[in-house]
Amino acid sequence: MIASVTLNPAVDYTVELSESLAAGTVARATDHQYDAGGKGINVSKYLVGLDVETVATGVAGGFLGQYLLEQLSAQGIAADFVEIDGETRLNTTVLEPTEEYKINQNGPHVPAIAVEDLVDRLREYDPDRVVVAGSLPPGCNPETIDLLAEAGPWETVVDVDGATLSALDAEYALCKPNVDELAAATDRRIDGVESALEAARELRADGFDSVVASLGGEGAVMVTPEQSLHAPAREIEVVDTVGAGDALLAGVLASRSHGDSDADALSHGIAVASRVVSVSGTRAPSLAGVRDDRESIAVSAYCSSH
Ligand SMILES: O=P(O)(O)OC[C@@]1(O)O[C@H](CO)[C@@H](O)[C@@H]1O
Repeated sequence: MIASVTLNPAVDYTVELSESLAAGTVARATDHQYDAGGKGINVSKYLVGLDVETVATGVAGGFLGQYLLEQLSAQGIAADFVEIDGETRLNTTVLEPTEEYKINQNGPHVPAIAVEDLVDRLREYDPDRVVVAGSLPPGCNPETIDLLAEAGPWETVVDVDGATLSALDAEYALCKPNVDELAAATDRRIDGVESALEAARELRADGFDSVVASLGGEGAVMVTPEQSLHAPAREIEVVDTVGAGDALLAGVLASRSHGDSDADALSHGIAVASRVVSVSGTRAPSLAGVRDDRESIAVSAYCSSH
């Protein structure tokens, strides 16, 4: 089973406008929705759709924390969150006809005692893998993630920002930076697949057994001890990109837990991400038949000197 950890969850508020925002005028929304979000929670939501046993854990508080837990329960997503005094954040996505804006709050302070409680709960689930994903709220730091990684016999996967990635000291099974996080973690300029692969190889040497990096419109790369792979993005109509990286990660992890090859895991990740970007917000789309979508994704293998 895969346990996700979201130290800084959010209610994702997605609002759609039929015209671009203009200063001094009132924008009228044509649609809106609220989703239980935060990167680890999203990974668990998508894993459920992929029939992988998972529990979403983390810390939550206040009326938004309560709403988030109710949403997860209504969607049949197993969740176990430590309650804190602070208020879980509201993150906003504004979808204009041609642009997408994202505003994320910092989140509430998380006391050390809440992290200790979380570790105890994680141990009770005895997961094979723990996925720690999303930003660090006030009160947490990279050592918090190292602590979670070293608290049990599980493999740990991380999806955190570039500076946090560079500061981690424990051993990790996999990390999933986006292109900016990969550039920040390696201090390299990334302008295409080959430079992304080079950077991912460098990051591997820093304590990450595998690196999966999302490259937006250029798809994703995966570097493992055995190989370096690239899969292109699918050509589909994108509604919004929020949750795409979480979906890529969920797809890769689900495929790996079924014993698939690295190439199949990468194309599965791309296929799941394509489904997620074709719906608004971070709700889980139908993932029925998503394994078949892999057929149209040609994965290329690169040799390390390439
Ligand atoms: O502020 P963070 O923790 O980096 O990211 C949080 C977030 O933007 O990530 C998810 C999409 O990946 C959303 O559900 C959520 O609002």
